[in-house]
Amino acid sequence: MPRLAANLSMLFNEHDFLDRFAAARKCGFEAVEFLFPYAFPKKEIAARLAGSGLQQVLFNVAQGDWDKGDRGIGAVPGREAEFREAIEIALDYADTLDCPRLHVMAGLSKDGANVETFAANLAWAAPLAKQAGVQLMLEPLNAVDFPGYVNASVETALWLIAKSGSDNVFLQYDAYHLQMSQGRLLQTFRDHQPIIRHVQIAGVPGRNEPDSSQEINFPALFALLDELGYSGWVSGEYRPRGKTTDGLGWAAPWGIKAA
Ligand SMILES: O=C(O)[C@@H](O)C(=O)CO
Ligand SMILES: [Mg+2]
Repeated sequence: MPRLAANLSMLFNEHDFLDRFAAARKCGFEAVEFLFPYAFPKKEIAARLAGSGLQQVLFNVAQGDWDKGDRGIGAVPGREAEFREAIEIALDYADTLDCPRLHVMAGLSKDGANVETFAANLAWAAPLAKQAGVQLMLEPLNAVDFPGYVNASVETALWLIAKSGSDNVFLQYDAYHLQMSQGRLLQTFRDHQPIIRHVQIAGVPGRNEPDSSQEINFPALFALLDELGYSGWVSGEYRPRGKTTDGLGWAAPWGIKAA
């Protein structure tokens, strides 16, 4: 049975960000993730988590300036100081939010982003995160939505994990991105399960609800997670077609309901 989390950057966006925590809990979620918390005081977010009885399971290290086209800075040469500062801020938020995982984004090749720079930055960040009890996550993102993104394949993520020289860098398995870029979802999970520490789901195409109207066989994926004893979180990271609560039917078997 998957342990379901809600991505609050995408779900419950009928509400202001800080009100999404209570909305998710009301529907039965016990855990949440989001992309970036930095526009909000960490203590305010911690209060919303505690007030709702929710666990924070993942968020992202700051990615640079989205409006100027940044999609992470971990692999961008010349921005190492900014990267280190972003890691320190993220670890500070993670401490307050009691969050055990941080996704580190790479950046785009048009900005010179490259795997060697990313590996060196990860080698610096991973021991620091480990000391703080936080795992660093690498998520391959598909080239349709993120053209030029440097960490675009499982093979690249595996190379980075090895090159980081640390046992504190893991794979974030986003079924949506993997289906968009390569397919072979079940075999990929089977092959790399020991280093997969977080799963995200959405339908393909459209990145909407992970239900039976789209092309991924989620029942088979969930069955595999059970078979292999995956004990991490599975987060709904999708764009609801309409109201979030109207599209929660896919999660009903696990106690999530419209409320
Ligand atoms: O899949 C995604 O888009 C996210 O998990 C992410 O961190 C990058 O936007
Ligand atoms: Mg994702």
